[in-house]
Amino acid sequence: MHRDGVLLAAVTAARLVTALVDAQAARGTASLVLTGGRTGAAVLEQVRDSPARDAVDWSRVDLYWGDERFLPAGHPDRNETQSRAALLDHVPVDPERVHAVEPSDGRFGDDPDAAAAAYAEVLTARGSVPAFDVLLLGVGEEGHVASLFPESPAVHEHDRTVVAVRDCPKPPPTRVSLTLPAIRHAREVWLMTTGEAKADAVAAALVAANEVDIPAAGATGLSRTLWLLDTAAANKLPPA
Ligand SMILES: O=C1O[C@H](COP(=O)(O)O)[C@@H](O)[C@H](O)[C@H]1O
Repeated sequence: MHRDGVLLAAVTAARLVTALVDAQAARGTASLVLTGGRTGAAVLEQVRDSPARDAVDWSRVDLYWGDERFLPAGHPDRNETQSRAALLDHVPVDPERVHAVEPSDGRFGDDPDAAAAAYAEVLTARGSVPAFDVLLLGVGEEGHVASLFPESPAVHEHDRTVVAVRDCPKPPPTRVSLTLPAIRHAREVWLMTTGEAKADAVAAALVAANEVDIPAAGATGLSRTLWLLDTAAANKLPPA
């Protein structure tokens, strides 16, 4: 647990650089699933501003998003737009390895189900859903991760890896999201959040809740599930 959000973002950025370097040393390439939200953007900005970022061969990183707000290309609220501004426009990524969700004015027009199905095909382009090296997630005040909101149809999805999500309680109402089964393909899942408003959700996810009530409770990695918190977000956890 870290003093505040700035320190948390800096520490997470340092961990991320190390994880990507280690993955490339072990397998030649690295795969990273990005998240939207304030903490996700703050971490990417810290990577951008760190001299250590040049230890990563960005041309050999496959980039995905855990969820996307279903909006026109370049819309400032798209997670892709924010990730590009925070980091991807500043490092030499290979455009062929940047796997964004289709926008609402893209190939499938205003059809989020088609965009979700296409993204599922992107994930399985090499046979099966990749064992992502690191999958980043923010956590919402009510415990959502990616665009999986409590008690929504998407959180009950057991078969599909990507779904369209409608009527979201947080704007915009229409999104595309990886499901919990897809998230659980990652080697490492890192849940990052800050601030007192997240403390109830964090405590519920870590102590008692099921994934339908608190989707963050179901976001686990194959080899590691890492919670990265500041003291305010952690302040309702029971004593260790
Ligand atoms: O809308 C979203 O919100 C969550 C959490 O965002 P935060 O600003 O509270 O950290 C984020 O993880 C998700 O990707 C995004 O689409």
